[in-house]
Amino acid sequence: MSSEHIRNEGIPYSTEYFDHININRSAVERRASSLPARRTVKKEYQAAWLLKAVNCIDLTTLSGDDTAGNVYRLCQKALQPVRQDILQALGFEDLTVGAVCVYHNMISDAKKALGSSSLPIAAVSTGFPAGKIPLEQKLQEIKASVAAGATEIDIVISRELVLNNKWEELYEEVKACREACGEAHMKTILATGEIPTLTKVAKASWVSMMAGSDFIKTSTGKEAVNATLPVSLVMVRAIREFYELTGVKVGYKPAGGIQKAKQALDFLILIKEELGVEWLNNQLFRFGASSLLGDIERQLEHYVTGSYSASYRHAMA
Ligand SMILES: O=C[C@H](O)COP(=O)(O)O
Repeated sequence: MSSEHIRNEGIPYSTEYFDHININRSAVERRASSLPARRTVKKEYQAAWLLKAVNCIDLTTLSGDDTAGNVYRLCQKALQPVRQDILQALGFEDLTVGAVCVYHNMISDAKKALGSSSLPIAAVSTGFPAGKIPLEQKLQEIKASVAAGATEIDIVISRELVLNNKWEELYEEVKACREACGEAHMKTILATGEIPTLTKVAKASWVSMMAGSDFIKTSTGKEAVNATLPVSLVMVRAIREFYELTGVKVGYKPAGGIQKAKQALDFLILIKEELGVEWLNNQLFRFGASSLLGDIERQLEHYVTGSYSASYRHAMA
């Protein structure tokens, strides 16, 4: 994220903004299921949309067996996510992903691998993925990642605060994390697969934005249910309402389980329909994905050459 991007400074805590929220799940599901069907992207625009999707990926590796070697390969892929001949055939010169996303321990390897490039490094933090560590430790972890070179911090919220309607405590927790981030942009992961109702998803979105999150993000990729369109619809509508109230644009990051180009297009259509094209850039929209790029590259190759290559040729990410 470039430094000229306007941060969300947050607003004082008040229940008046979210107390009344009551989401009708079936209406949301109906609207979400109508989106991809009604608004298919025309074939001639598909390649451009897919390139846009690539530019919005937080190319992620979050595995226990991450090594300097696979982080190096991830970073090379992040700097040149689409083969040069395919890019040129589509009339593009340079294209990178939005950022790389790694565990704290891998930040220095990512930094080395990215060299002089300004591609942002995002670090997952605050006891990712479960968040079951004391707040003080969470804040130390954030500060350590910023000191190590992460310019984006993906925090997880304490789900029990949502489950027990402890909204003010959630606000204070997220606000403290935001302060610990300093200049680093903060993405707040709600872990929506562990939040039982869409009403609570909407309220958690509001509280996270009120506390100063620069992005709200669905999932860690480790919950049983990750990014879905209905949850996204609820979260982006909260973003829209927060913008109408404050004039501040908060970003959106669906993450987890997004592996196919077609899914990526569905999310882009949702953003265009609900927030408008001004949100369709990597300052305000990211995909959290470890294995989406391969399918997008395959689809782009098909667009250019008319035939598909074997998926192992696009093995990384
Ligand atoms: O934030 C990113 C997610 O952890 C990636 O999840 P994924 O491995 O299902 O793509």
